[in-house]
Amino acid sequence: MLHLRNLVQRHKTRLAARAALPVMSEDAMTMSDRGSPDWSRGISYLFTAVSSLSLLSVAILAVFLTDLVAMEGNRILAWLLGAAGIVPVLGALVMDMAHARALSGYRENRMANDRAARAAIGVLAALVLTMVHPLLAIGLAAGAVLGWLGLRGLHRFARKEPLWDFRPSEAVSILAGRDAYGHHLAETESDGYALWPSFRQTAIWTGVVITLAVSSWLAAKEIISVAAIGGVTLIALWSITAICDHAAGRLARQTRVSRVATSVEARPPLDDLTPEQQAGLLIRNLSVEDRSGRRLLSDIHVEIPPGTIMGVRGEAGAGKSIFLAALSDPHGMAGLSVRGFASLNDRDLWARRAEHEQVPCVHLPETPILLPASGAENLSCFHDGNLLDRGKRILEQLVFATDTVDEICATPDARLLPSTQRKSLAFARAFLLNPGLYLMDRPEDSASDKVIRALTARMIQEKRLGRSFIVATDDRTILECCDQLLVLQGGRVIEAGDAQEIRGRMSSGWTRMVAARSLESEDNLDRWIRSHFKRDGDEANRRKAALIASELLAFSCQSRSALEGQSVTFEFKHFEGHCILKLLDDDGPVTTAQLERAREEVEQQVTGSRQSPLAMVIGQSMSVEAVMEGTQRAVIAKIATYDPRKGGNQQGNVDADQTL
Ligand SMILES: Nc1ncnc2c1ncn2[C@@H]1O[C@H](COP(=O)(O)OP(=O)(O)OP(=O)(O)O)[C@@H](O)[C@H]1O
Repeated sequence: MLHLRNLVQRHKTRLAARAALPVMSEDAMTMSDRGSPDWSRGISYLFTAVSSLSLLSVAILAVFLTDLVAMEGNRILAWLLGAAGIVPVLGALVMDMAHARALSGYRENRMANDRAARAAIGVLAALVLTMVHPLLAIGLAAGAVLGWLGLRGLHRFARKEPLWDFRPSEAVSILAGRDAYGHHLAETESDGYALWPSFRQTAIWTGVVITLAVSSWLAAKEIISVAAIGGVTLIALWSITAICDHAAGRLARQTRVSRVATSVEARPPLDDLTPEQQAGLLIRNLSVEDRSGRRLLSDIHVEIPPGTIMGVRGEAGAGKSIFLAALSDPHGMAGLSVRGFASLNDRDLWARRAEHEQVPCVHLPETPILLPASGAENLSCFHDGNLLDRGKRILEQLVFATDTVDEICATPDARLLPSTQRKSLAFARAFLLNPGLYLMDRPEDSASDKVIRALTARMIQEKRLGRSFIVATDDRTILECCDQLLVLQGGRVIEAGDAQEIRGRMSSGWTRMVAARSLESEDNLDRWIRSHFKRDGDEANRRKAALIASELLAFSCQSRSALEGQSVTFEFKHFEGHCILKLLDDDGPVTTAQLERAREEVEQQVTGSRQSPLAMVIGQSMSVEAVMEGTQRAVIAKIATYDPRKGGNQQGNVDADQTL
């Protein structure tokens, strides 16, 4: 036993040793996500089999006790056999303890394997009883089926008993921050049905009663010995319990498993990748959908060379956090379907294998990931020695004081540290893990200006070593060190490219949206236009600009040269009393004849008749200009707007302003 435990311990130590940084094994790091390793199953079965058979041997003892003591009156044997019976009971206890110690830290899987092995032995016991007499296993089978049916019925028709019922008076306490325990209960998912203990009890005792009745009847008919009644009943009791508990455990596990991603579909690119694409970060067609089919991310494409800092921007709900989470842990996105491909240095970011020696990316969500352990353990991922020293040095670069580093490391529960120290600890750990890609979600939240400045300095240092960053941020200091920017809206990329260029355009008041040259982009375009009119009373401005944008898109898409895969660009800027909306696509110039025809359409407008998109744009705008900008066709619409703060008949003013 000791040998076996040592063996298991050695294996765990080996996993931990392999995790020694910078060689950090992802297999070791994600073990808790995926349960215990496969080799533990055999060990579990072995321990459980010995423990179960020890307990079942008590049933044989019961036969001897009844036969030799109760029926033949051999009183001295009562004490001897009773004492001997303690041995298997203690044996089972020792086995269970050894099992728990050998697989400590893998409780969930150990218990599941234990329940499965006991249920299998229960079924085996039923077969043995059937071989003695076919009727003997009826009670056992009836109890097991009854338990299973009860469980299925509850699963289908009953609601799991909540740990906390939503009652107004208690909700007030919880939401006012005066009932932390109530809050914990309200957040904790219940794992049981209120009626299951009673159903389980009914199933077990029905099985026992049937077994008693059948075995007594068989004894009366002298098919089995009277002494066997007790033993058979004990076996039935144990077996039904084991089978019911296994079924309940399986159902509970299924519910837990459903809390991971609904599906993750990796779609490696079919085309050959260029050496540049292989060397850097490549994201292709990354899409995320929720259960209702709503797209939270749509076909995200990103290609960045090593040593790039890419900022991600977008308004609340644009999909920035989902984007980072989908890159780092698509399997952990509860209830969502993830599709696409992401590779870094030609290595699939989503694949996790034991032979992968180093984590390819580290995700730093808004709230730092901290375990209920000391600051030092959280910093060095439970390693000590050199690694902890390195971690402390990195941390010192971020917090600038050895005292603070010592304070952070010495704290017994890192989750209780002040928020800025928690954030610094998470940054330092990320740098210690030394990945090729850092995914940071709002690093500025809860981080002091000093920490942010130190963080950006470190990011620039890491960048020179070829590490890349994707940072969802609104912080100026961080944005200034970005090489590229990605702007998201409604889960789609509306702009991507050189950060300096985008920053320059944004600071001059221009915004840009790039979308597929297809009418499917209409919703996104509408959302983008609407995001520019957020003041109260801006509704008419919003509606008009959205209508013109939609007609410009239709104009671009109706061209015969509009090909699948092409993109279209919109640019927007507010001015005093008007705004400019510009369409850019890859078509040839708009001809004078085209413009004239559209103008005639506007002049001869018949109420109710449908005008062409260009005529609609002209009809709704103050003026329309069509030019070539380099190789691109540009259609520029000047749209009259009103200032909602000035009051008056704004809609009327806007309409009156319109000229051809
Ligand atoms: N697990 C989920 N299941 C279903 N929808 C989700 C889930 N997580 C996020 N969403 C939805 O996805 C959209 C994008 O959310 P996300 O958190 O990525 O936005 P964000 O751009 O990071 O916003 P913020 O800046 O406010 O954090 C939101 O509409 C959100 O409600």
